[in-house]
Amino acid sequence: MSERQTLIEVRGLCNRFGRNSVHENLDLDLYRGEILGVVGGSGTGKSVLLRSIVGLIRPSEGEVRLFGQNLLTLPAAERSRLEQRMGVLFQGGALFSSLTVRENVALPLIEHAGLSRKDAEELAEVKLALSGLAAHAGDLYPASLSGGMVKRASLARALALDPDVVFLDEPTAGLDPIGAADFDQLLLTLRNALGLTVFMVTHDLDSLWTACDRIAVLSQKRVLVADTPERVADYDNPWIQNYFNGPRGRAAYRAVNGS
Ligand SMILES: Nc1ncnc2c1ncn2[C@@H]1O[C@H](COP(=O)(O)OP(=O)(O)OP(=O)(O)O)[C@@H](O)[C@H]1O
Repeated sequence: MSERQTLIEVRGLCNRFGRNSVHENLDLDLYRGEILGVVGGSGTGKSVLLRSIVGLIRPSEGEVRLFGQNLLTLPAAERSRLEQRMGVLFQGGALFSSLTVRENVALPLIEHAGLSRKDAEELAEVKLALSGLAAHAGDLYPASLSGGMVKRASLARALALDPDVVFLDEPTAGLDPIGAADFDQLLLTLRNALGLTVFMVTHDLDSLWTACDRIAVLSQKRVLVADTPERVADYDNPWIQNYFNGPRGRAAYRAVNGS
């Protein structure tokens, strides 16, 4: 791990909404090729952290450097180039309901890569297959997809522009255990085959043990610890001990690692 390359550096991040201080002096690194799980109690600011990193929230203080650059200080054209190196899967998918799945995935290719509609839709088919969707799914509208299909279609859209890093906000929430396990395997395949880097907000203990190289725990407005799953599970903190070594945490550990 000594050769690891930092893709994203978060330093001294503060996010405040009125009197509500969500992050104070938060530091975090994301390394190339890793799957990082971000966990924490409800309302600890996991989604706000994700949104700060991808530039959707301007931090009250501190800095986020993506590939060595601060998105918020770049001229528009450079900012857009940098944004294209990131794909985002939002909670709920955020697909356009009036477009088919294929059109949803093709849209960034037309808008940002300048492809013709025909080429974009052909490439969209490749991304849909990569995300594990059956060929006919491209013709469907989001309203007729199952929860698992929505996640896969959203992942296909996040992968449309061949990003270096994808941000996933609770990708397995609402999936049945088999669907969630399939999604974890898909992430591992994409990381291993394409060298994708993954930042994943999750509450899913199985995903944490199966897919994540490191886990960052948000608590007390900062990253309390960011380390391998085993080291985090051993960390001396009541919330962490309750989360990882409570009945659900132990069951998830045993399911993945054996007892
Ligand atoms: N745009 C906003 N304006 C004001 N407050 C906000 C805004 N976005 C988030 N917050 C507040 O920031 C805090 C953290 O929210 P966030 O959604 O990041 O939590 P979370 O850790 O992702 O929670 P959960 O696990 O429940 O999804 C909450 O108190 C929320 O109300």
